Amino acid sequence: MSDLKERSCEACSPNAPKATEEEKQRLQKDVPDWEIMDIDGEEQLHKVFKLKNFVKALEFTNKIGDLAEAEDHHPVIVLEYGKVTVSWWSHEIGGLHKNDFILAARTDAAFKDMQ
Ligand SMILES: C[C@H](O)[C@H](O)[C@H]1CNC2=NC(N)=NC(=O)C2=N1
Repeated sequence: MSDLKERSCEACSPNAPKATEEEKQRLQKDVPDWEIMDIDGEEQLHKVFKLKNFVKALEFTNKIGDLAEAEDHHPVIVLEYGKVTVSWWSHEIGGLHKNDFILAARTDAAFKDMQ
């Protein structure tokens, strides 16, 4: 399995290409726990993370915030007691770009670092 989280993100501009069906199938193999959901006609990568308590969930949320800011690519993060729900997609193109799979892989790595 390739190490998706090590690959660099491309800037997501309105002209950036959406991931093709073939690309999505291939990239999702590296982030198999992420579900592709259609929200109002736009595909998003979606995953729920369970943590020990609110403080741990907040710590994880901040780690995701740091990696989002570093890439200028931002997810929706829902923080609850012991639970963080993350959705990655590319607003500019209204769907999934390769970046979103890369950021999903980095989110998984940040979670693993906390275990
Ligand atoms: C100007 C700035 O780079 C853009 O608006 C960025 C900010 N963060 C973003 N985050 C995500 N997920 N998708 C975008 O299209 C996006 N665009």
